[in-house]
Amino acid sequence: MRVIGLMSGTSVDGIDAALVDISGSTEDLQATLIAGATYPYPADLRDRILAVCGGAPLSLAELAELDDAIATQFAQAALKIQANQAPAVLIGSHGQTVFHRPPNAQLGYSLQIGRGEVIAYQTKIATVSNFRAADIAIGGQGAPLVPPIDAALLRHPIEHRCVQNIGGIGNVTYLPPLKADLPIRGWDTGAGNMLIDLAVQRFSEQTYDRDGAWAARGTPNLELVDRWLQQDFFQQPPPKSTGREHFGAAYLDACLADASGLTQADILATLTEFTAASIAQSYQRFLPQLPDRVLVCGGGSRNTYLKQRLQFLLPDSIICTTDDLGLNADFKEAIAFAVLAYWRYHEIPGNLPEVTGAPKSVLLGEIHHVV
Ligand SMILES: Nc1ncnc2c1ncn2[C@@H]1O[C@H](COP(=O)(O)OP(=O)(O)OP(=O)(O)O)[C@@H](O)[C@H]1O
Ligand SMILES: CC(=O)N[C@H]1[C@@H]2OC[C@@H](O2)[C@@H](O)[C@@H]1O[C@H](C)C(=O)O
Repeated sequence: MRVIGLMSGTSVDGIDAALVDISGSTEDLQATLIAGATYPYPADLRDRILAVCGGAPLSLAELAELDDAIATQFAQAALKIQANQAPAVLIGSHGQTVFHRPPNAQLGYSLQIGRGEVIAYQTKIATVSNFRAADIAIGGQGAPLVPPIDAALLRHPIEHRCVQNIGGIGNVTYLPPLKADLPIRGWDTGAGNMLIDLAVQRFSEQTYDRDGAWAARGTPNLELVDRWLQQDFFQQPPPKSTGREHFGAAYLDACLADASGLTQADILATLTEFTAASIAQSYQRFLPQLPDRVLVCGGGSRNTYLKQRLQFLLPDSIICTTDDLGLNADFKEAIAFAVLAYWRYHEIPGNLPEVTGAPKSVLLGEIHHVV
């Protein structure tokens, strides 16, 4: 079955679209990427999204307008990725997260906008959207949702593996060997590229630290990294999830205040070390054993310096990318939302309770048929 997966993550850099050929169900799942492309948001739309994510007030009328501006961009991305291809029968659209509050004393709340009804109408393709809501309604985190897809596609007979996404936020899937009697685990590890990107934007006209070259010229301040890692989020055992609400501009301000007196290169090296150490330390704390192999994906998989620091902190693990195993590191999340839509269509539950903390597996997403 041909399915289009659409995803825009916490970096808000644009829409990843993946046209995927999917068969099987869970353990025998096959997902082959036919085409993948990223369609950047128009600059003014990106600015509006980032303002909302940063807590700027928005009237309901403005929210409605933003919702449909995003839905239109997503619909166009779907139409472009399947131009000159055999048509897809289904779209799985994650939408754009603009607010994420993990459950605490109350239920969580997570808002992804770019409504699926509009995408279905504009593309004439049935669309599944709003994937996080059902898990959250029964008490789960609603995130991360990708671990069951990682499990279906990347589990190994004898290796302990971690699949580490490094997007704006980092998140891990731990995959015990197939025959081991151990649960799959997964959680958000903290900031991925988010603080590095924000700092680069403060210091320059650039938007990110390409290949980590700027950070590589500095020296990390390990005392600061250790101090930041004492914070509650890193102590808290999984299930856990986070977002720009926690690791956004105000968080960077606090880091910069701590780091006053350091050079810009040293600050970037320290923020990069913080990301690498938050990942490594969470494995040491929360996994039954350290992974034999870490499969990195997301934009951070292109940051050579970050990967070197991760290798330094996890000397006994092989650090590589999902590309090395034939699963595209840039489009893995978009592929995952194509699979989640396919599972919803075939009425296969999508969440892993041991990851999200939900009390049971449920169908994820709402199907919007073509009318
Ligand atoms: N060559 C590169 N060198 C360093 N960093 C890079 C490179 N290419 C991409 N990145 C980083 O990857 C980020 C985008 O990553 P990605 O698209 O995986 O994030 P996202 O999907 O929006 O986030 P999330 O997974 O949290 O939802 C960029 O903002 C940048 O920081
Ligand atoms: C609320 C939200 O959009 N969360 C994202 C974010 O980006 C990375 C991390 O935080 C992860 O938990 C999640 O996305 C991926 C796709 C997931 O659900 O697995």
